[in-house]
Amino acid sequence: MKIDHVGIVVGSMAKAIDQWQTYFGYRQATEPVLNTRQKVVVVFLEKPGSLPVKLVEPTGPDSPVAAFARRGGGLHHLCFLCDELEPELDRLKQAGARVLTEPQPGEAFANEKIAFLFAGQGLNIELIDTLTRAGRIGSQRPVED
Ligand SMILES: C[C@@H](C(=O)O)C(=O)SCCNC(=O)CCNC(=O)[C@H](O)C(C)(C)COP(=O)(O)OP(=O)(O)OC[C@H]1O[C@@H](n2cnc3c(N)ncnc32)[C@H](O)[C@@H]1OP(=O)(O)O
Repeated sequence: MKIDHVGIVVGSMAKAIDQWQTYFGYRQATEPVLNTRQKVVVVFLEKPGSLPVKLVEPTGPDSPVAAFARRGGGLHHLCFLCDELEPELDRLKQAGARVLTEPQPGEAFANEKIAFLFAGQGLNIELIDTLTRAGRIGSQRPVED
């Protein structure tokens, strides 16, 4: 597995984009994408040689990240790419990780298969199935319902 990005929950997307640009020199790599299943809007930020950052803004109070945003937001998850999601998830379960969301096609961008799990040390981990990966993050498109 390889680290793909870090997910940051934000209360205001516009403000967060501006701050990451001003403070750390990250540029906006994707337009805001609405994910109606996850009830979030997502923007990827990039900086050459640095880990990509995914800003995640809740669309309303029923979003899985709404409470997190209300508490001020911040570091929410670390995302790994893996070759095949289900076997990897089985291995992690056997090893003691607690799976939050089981993989379903179409949960993330461009029908990527993803899962979330708690991995100890307060870590919330997202896994993306490489085979379903959309490719370059700049090519991501909205999820169809
Ligand atoms: C679009 C997409 C993409 O990749 O393309 C995305 O980014 S999707 C991004 C949006 N979707 C997701 O993040 C889906 C998975 N995430 C979630 O469900 C949520 O954001 C949580 C991670 C659970 C955090 O939500 P919230 O702040 O409301 O939780 P909470 O503090 O009330 O905690 C709920 C339960 O989870 C536990 N809990 C929370 N964070 C934990 C952590 N890091 N490690 C271990 N346990 C943890 C709490 O102790 C509690 O357990 P007890 O209940 O036992 O007391």
